[in-house]
Amino acid sequence: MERTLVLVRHGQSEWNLKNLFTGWKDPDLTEKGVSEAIAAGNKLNEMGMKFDVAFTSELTRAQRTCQMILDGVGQSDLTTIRDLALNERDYGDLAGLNKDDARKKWGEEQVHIWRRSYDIPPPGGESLKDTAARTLPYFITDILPRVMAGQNVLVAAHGNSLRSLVMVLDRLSREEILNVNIATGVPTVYKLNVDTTIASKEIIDL
Ligand SMILES: O=C(O)[C@H](O)COP(=O)(O)O
Repeated sequence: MERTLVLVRHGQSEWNLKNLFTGWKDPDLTEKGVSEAIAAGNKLNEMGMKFDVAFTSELTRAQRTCQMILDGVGQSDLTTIRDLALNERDYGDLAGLNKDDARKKWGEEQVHIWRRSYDIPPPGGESLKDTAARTLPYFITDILPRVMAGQNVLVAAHGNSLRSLVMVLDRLSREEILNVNIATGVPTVYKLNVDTTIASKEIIDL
């Protein structure tokens, strides 16, 4: 039995382009972001991928990416479940600030810690640990059982909500997760073993 889980971060958003912290803010995709989502769908289609269900967040950029991928694989009407649990990490007071301006104000290292550390939250926002506290229970109760039952599952979400899942799927330490960045619009295809360990992981070259 194949247990296939495809994770994809939304395509480039308007605020990714402007280099702004986004979090729970809701900018749309740029043209490039749309192209990335279409390319991801086309590539998955070439691979013969068909999904049984799709999950996405409550944010437009992930929802549109999800829909464009489903369009690409010829499954525009597939059941798609939206949940806040998959939203991006809440960037708190940093939301809307330019990332380079933040580095000038607080220093490169502090900003990197806020962006990539496991348990240090940005001011007023969520750490990766806080993010995992909502993504993981949802993953375990709603997403993983479908994968383990042999369904092909698509999850279109966000850089940090996906990092929190990748940390657990890849059994990464809190030091190892510091260096994990998830590119926009690039699907990762996991095949899981019966004990939920990874049989294979492929980051799809677009
Ligand atoms: O919310 C954001 O700003 C981005 O989607 C992810 O940002 P990061 O790479 O700074 O964590």
